[in-house]
Amino acid sequence: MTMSSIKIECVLRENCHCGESPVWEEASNSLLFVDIPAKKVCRWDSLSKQVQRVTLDAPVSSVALRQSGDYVATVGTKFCALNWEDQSAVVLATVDKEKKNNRFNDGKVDPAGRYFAGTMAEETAPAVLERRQGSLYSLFPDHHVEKYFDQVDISNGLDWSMDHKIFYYIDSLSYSVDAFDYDLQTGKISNRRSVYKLEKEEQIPDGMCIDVEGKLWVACYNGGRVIRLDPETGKRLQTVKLPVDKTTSCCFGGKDYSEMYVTCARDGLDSKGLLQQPEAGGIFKITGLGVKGIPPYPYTG
Ligand SMILES: O=C(O)[C@H](O)[C@@H](O)[C@H](O)[C@H](O)CO
Ligand SMILES: [Zn+2]
Repeated sequence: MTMSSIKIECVLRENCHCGESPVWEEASNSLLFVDIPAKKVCRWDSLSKQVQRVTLDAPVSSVALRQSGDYVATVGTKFCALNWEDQSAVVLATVDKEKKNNRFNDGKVDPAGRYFAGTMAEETAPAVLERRQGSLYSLFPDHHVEKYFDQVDISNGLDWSMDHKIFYYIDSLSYSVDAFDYDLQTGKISNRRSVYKLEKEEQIPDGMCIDVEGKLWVACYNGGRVIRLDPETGKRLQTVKLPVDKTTSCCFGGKDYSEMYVTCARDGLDSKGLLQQPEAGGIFKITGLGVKGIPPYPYTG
């Protein structure tokens, strides 16, 4: 008989305004993540517990590994290459040029090395924004950009099925986790459908990752939890609550990708909330889930 003994620990009190886009970098035993409004990319070394930070000149909403070394990131409305050593960002492509109030939000690399990321109007308060201003894009390895669809409210979590035939996607204000058929060869998506509708107490779906069993883990903003979903049956399999309300995203990492890392936000909490949740904006590690994740795919351009 196996006993589940889930442990949740704040491993870094970073006080992120809005922590997002956790990515495990196996080569450095580190967790990368961003603080969007602080315009920061952080790299936390899980062995030394030290953090390195790079500050950019616009909100940075996602970061990803790059096959040739270093990283790529979405900064403002630009896909950028990030040089960690000299802290510079080189623009690879710009989107939404006519939408001055837009910025990128969540992004992730597909199994073929394309960098997917969507946009949204800038928020005046968490989840308060001009609606339907966002679009979903991907940056191909040759640096050209393809647009998939527009009319997005808050482009958020994304991942691909283990067989690479399905693309999962969250537009937060739809309160739905959606699936598309995915053509890995061309990067094209089709046949959108909902695989899970959030329940009221689960609040707003935000970042997402898949585990080796093909189940989806969704961070619930304002819900203080991550939920595990079976996209085939549409059922929730598990709820893991955290001691902070504004959980934003999750990824697997650590030894054999057996640990889960969760980001969260401080922004949107009042002074009482901040007193009750002193670890808000920190990085959480969940162990004992009994399921592993998969390594992040690097951008191949
Ligand atoms: O983290 C993100 O994805 C957005 O940039 C955030 O602003 C929140 O998610 C949003 O406010 C709630 O949906
Ligand atoms: Zn998000």
